[in-house]
Amino acid sequence: MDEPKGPGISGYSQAVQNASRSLQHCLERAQEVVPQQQHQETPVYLGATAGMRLLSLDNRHVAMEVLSAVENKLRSSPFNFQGARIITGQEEGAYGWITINYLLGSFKQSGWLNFLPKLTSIKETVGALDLGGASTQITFVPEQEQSESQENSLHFRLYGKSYNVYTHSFLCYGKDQALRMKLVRDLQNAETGRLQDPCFHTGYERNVSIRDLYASPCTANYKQSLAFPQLHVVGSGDYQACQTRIEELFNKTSCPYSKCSFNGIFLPPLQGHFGAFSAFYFVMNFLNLSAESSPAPLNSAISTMKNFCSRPWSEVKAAYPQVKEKYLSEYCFSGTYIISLLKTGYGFSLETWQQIQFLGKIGSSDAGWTLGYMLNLTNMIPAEQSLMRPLSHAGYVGLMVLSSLVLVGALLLGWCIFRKPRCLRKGIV
Ligand SMILES: O=P(O)(O)OP(=O)(O)OP(=O)(O)OC[C@H]1O[C@@H](n2cnc3c(O)ncnc32)[C@H](O)[C@@H]1O
Repeated sequence: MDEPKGPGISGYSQAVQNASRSLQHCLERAQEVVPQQQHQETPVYLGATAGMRLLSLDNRHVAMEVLSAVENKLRSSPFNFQGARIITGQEEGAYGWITINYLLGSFKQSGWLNFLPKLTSIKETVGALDLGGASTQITFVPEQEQSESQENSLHFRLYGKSYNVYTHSFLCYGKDQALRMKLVRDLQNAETGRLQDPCFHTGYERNVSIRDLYASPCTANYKQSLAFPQLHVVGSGDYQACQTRIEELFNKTSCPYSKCSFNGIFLPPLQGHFGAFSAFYFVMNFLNLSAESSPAPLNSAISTMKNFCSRPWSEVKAAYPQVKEKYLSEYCFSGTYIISLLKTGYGFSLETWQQIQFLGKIGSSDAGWTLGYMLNLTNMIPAEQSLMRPLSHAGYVGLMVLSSLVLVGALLLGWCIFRKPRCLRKGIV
């Protein structure tokens, strides 16, 4: 892994080169998948998320440099490039919600049911929980239509139905930045460069550059001058202690609204089912806690985590030789973080936890914000529901039979009128 070199411009040129290389790889893959004759007419949009929002906060100039390098690359591709931009946290939340509800068919069905109000089994939309490396989003339709906080409120009109949606994006609460914030807090009480960390397995050790740790807007406020350039992290594998440290990241002391999640952010009462994707899924799937038919109850998720965190690193490493070491070493932290975020951060209870479904794909499509972004930019979701719905097969057959009967009746009538005037006299009409 490249050693990050801090916020200096030269330090970021490596990041620009890396971004450029991964983009090249994506483009090559897209050229294989999309038939050549459709390359020119295939629109390409690029949306950058929280990693770039953070970079932009830290150094706007460098963030723009990265974007323009990416733009140049896309412009020279055979596709119809439509533009690259950094999307806001609110957009990221909204597009994730649109994606999963589009794929689950929630919009169309509720729109259609508007015309059949007597049907009681109206399918509601599903809330979206997205966990990235740098930010996390929660988006759902609350029971109360009127929101206490306008900045968390979005209005959509899709397929003829209006939706008042709550959304919030917590910058710095993606799993990678959350780990940094935890380490920096732990460091505040450290007297030496050695830190015992319950969120890593016993026997696991890692060196973290102090400069890198503070080189993020998420940790910059905690910056202090330390006598050591490196932090030597030593795992002690203890779920309970890890959870206690993680929970310090959620400030629940003040709330200017009737209800908050954490850090004074408004959160209406949780409502309905939720789909949890991206890192929520990657981590819970690894831990076997994401079974789609019956997701593990909160209590068993906690016991799984207790057991997993307490396993020695040597054993974990031997059991999963195919898993990237960076991910494997952090599953104890990440799983504990997910439970704390959902339980302490958002207030999911033993009961409401059961309403969460961890989703990697819906059908063959990835659950995530990207499809929603594309659907929006290509105007593929109409605001109004077409009143003329295509007929079902049974409706079509019925209509054909009816028109045939009308036709036969009309012919009979014509025959009576013009050829057999007696019919009329006998009152056949
Ligand atoms: O910028 P933000 O909005 O935060 O989102 P992201 O681009 O980092 O979000 P992704 O959905 O790409 O990835 C989410 C995180 O999950 C990590 N990740 C990807 N695959 C994983 C796996 O198999 N196991 C564990 N973590 C994984 C990845 O490194 C990120 O930190």
